[in-house]
Amino acid sequence: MPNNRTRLIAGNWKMNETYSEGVTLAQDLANALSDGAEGVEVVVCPPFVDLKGVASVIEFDKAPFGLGAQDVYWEPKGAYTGAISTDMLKSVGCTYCIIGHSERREYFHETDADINKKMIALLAAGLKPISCCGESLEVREAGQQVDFVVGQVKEDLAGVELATGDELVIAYEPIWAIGTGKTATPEDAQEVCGAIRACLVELYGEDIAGRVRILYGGSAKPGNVAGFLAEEDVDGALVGGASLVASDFAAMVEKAAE
Ligand SMILES: O=C(CO)COP(=O)(O)O
Repeated sequence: MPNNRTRLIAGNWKMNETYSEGVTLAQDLANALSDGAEGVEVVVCPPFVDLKGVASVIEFDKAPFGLGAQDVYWEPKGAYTGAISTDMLKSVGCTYCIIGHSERREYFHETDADINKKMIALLAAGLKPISCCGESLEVREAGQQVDFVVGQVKEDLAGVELATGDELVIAYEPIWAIGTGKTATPEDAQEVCGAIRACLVELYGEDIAGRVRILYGGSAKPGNVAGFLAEEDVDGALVGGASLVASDFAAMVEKAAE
């Protein structure tokens, strides 16, 4: 079934690239994308300290460009040492923010209740969450991936109102496929992304659910991204390792434009 969702290719740089390295990578990416990417939204999510530098060098002529952070804290300001607020992200040009990445859940003990607070704070500030979900290998081997991921999505969206659906992106990233070189098959991705969409229909109705972008993430590369994008409920990719190589990331954007 055709849909009107604009494809989105987002790069999660994770904890890579110093300020000067980040500016160089952003410049390389801008050069690599100077000829194309029409109709695809491209979002780059560098570490906090690189955000301003990246924003100062990227000018996309043909593709709408979004700058995203990799995390946020839900309180507006105050004595929260090390934390970054929504206003701070907006002040350096962010329009997107990743929340709930499995690495933050694992290494920083983030819970779905935390992610829900971040989601509410971002939406209230007019920033678009890229909200991550995904199952471990253990859950996948038990065949419980759909129930597990839909459960995460429901908790992350508890009490959240959406105006149109355009303001939310959900990234399905099976943990066992992140940075391992093991990818889910396009059918695996569709099974879970389709279930996420069905959950959104239940929560928000067809119109809003039909506008939320759902991305696949986990060892996505130029050679496999087209297979994921061909699936009905996969609207783009959240890219880790391959987003650190400008030519690879640009190649993925080009595939999404085809
Ligand atoms: O975690 C990811 C993006 O957020 C995926 O990382 P890789 O593309 O390196 O597997």
